[in-house]
Amino acid sequence: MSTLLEVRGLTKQFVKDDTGIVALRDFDLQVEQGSFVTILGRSGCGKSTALNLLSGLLQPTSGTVTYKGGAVDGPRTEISYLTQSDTLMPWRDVRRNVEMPMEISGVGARERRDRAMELVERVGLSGFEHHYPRELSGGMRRRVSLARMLVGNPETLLMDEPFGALDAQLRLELQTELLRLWQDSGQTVVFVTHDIEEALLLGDRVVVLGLRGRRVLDRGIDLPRPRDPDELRVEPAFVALHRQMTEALREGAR
Ligand SMILES: Nc1ncnc2c1ncn2[C@@H]1O[C@H](COP(=O)(O)OP(=O)(O)OP(=O)(O)O)[C@@H](O)[C@H]1O
Repeated sequence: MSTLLEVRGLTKQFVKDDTGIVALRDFDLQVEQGSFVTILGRSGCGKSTALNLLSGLLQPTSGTVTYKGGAVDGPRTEISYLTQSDTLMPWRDVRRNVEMPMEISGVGARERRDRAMELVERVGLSGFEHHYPRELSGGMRRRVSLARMLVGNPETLLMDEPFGALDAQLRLELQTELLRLWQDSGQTVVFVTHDIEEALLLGDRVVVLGLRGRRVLDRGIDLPRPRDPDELRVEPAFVALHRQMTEALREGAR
């Protein structure tokens, strides 16, 4: 596998009321093409900042981000980013929000509609196609954003806690759906979460971040796929990994 995304010495300092806040310090990461990397860390450790930098939305104070060997100095069409904040268009209904990436890439109206409807169904929102974002719950809006991301079939997906606001059952359904869509797609995913079980269920590799993005642990997850959470929870290998991640998160807080 070849390296698709490479981050070297990434540092981001924000200035607030004349005081510098280092959100990320000297962060290194290599992401192989076609892999699913989960970044696990507690609230405030710099995960969103890292993704903002990876996506090109934010410029680093120092360090570099390269994608296929070229510098990332702004958003790129091959990289789709699902941010924590809601970026749905309030004046468009669900279907037309999901159609957006296809409109930009010039897909015809009929195909756009069919593909949008398929994705709306996959995220469990059939019957809500003509609802506007203000008529949906927070979790439903997240699912529309997810459908909009997936419909564009991006080469690389950056996802910032996409399932955090969902109830447990729905989260499980969407995690399974995401894995199903990812498997054999060749897509590369960088997925941020604070949930150990989610990180282990999804990732080929888990990177645990401590304060200011310090890399506390970076290891491959060789649990066989497909991974069934109910079976996984009682697997000795999973239990051992879970314990290691818990310890790494604790270490990262020091
Ligand atoms: N625009 C900003 N201006 C000032 N400080 C910021 C800004 N963005 C982030 N920070 C600070 O940087 C640190 C890391 O924030 P970040 O949002 O990256 O963390 P996170 O790990 O994604 O947290 P969470 O899991 O709660 O979303 C925090 O201390 C935060 O207050």
